[in-house]
Amino acid sequence: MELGLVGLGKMGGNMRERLRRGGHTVVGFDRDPDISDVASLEEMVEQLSAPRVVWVMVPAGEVTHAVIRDLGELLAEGDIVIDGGNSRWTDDEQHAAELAERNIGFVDCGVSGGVWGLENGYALMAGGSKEDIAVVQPIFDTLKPPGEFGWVHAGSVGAGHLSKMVHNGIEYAIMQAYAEGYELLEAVDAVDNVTEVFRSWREGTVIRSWLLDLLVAALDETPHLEGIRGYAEDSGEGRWTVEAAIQHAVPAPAIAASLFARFSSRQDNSPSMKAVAAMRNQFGGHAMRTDAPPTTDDTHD
Ligand SMILES: NC(=O)C1=CN([C@@H]2O[C@H](COP(=O)(O)OP(=O)(O)OC[C@H]3O[C@@H](n4cnc5c(N)ncnc54)[C@H](O)[C@@H]3O)[C@@H](O)[C@H]2O)C=CC1
Ligand SMILES: O=C(CO)[C@H](O)[C@H](O)COP(=O)(O)O
Repeated sequence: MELGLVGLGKMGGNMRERLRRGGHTVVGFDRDPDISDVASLEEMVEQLSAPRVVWVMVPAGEVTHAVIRDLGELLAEGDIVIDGGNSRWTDDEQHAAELAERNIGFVDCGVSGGVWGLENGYALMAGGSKEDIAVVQPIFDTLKPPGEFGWVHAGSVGAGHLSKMVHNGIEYAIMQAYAEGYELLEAVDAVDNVTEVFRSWREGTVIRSWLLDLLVAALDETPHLEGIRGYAEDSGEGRWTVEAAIQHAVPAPAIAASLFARFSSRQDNSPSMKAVAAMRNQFGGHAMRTDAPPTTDDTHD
């Protein structure tokens, strides 16, 4: 089928390629003219025949709001917009309502698989009406992994992004556990080769997983993670997971701790630990270190 695809970065670019390999006609638009098929969103819409389906794969938040708003003005009754970015699930209702004013359908679709999706397929978690999902099903069938699993119609609008949000919260916690295990094995310094221990876990163990495979791949490239700064960004999903857990009084200590560990990673000299050191000094006369923290190069290389 025909598809308009907005956003041709790390995800959208590979999705365009996978869809074309699967026999679909994709008209891609990106604000970067070097990777775009067309010069404007208007031109992309003009090249599609009705009923048009447009997949949005741009950064979540303001950029996604703006693209969906613009599409609402360019598309017409019977067309469908799919938001495949990591949008906050609570934004979906508003996007669906804006488009519904012009009888344009909306599907939210959490996507997992990263840059590997081109070859392995993308796991898809969709929210929307049965009717809209049926129209876009051929696109899902090509993007999804070849096996039995890897795609779900999770529920009505919002359910896809809610599922992806929780997926990413779990992703944070799993990564944090592997990372702590890595640091501990390195610190104890009793195994000959930490990478080989992790590699051995890839088969047969209770903790084998794709994230473990990826950590081994990273350790193969840099056995002691040399040159990588111990600094981790986050792009929202972990925070929203913790906020939802608080809102629903669901205990989520592992996910919350893994989110806060990322915040800690961004501090060279922790203000809270300065306060702890100062209080220990006040009550117990315990010595405080007043030397400047090591430079970034000393710490991380
Ligand atoms: N990288 C990943 O592993 C995954 C990313 N996502 C989500 O997919 C979306 C895209 O992510 P990436 O491809 O990694 O980001 P990216 O930064 O590589 O690509 C985003 C693309 O959108 C384009 N763009 C930005 N504003 C635009 C506009 N107004 N009109 C047209 N194009 C515009 C940029 O030029 C860029 O090419 C995000 O919502 C992200 O959270 C979802 C699953 C996995
Ligand atoms: O959705 C993803 C993987 O499943 C993206 O890679 C996302 O960017 C990961 O989240 P964060 O940037 O917060 O680490």
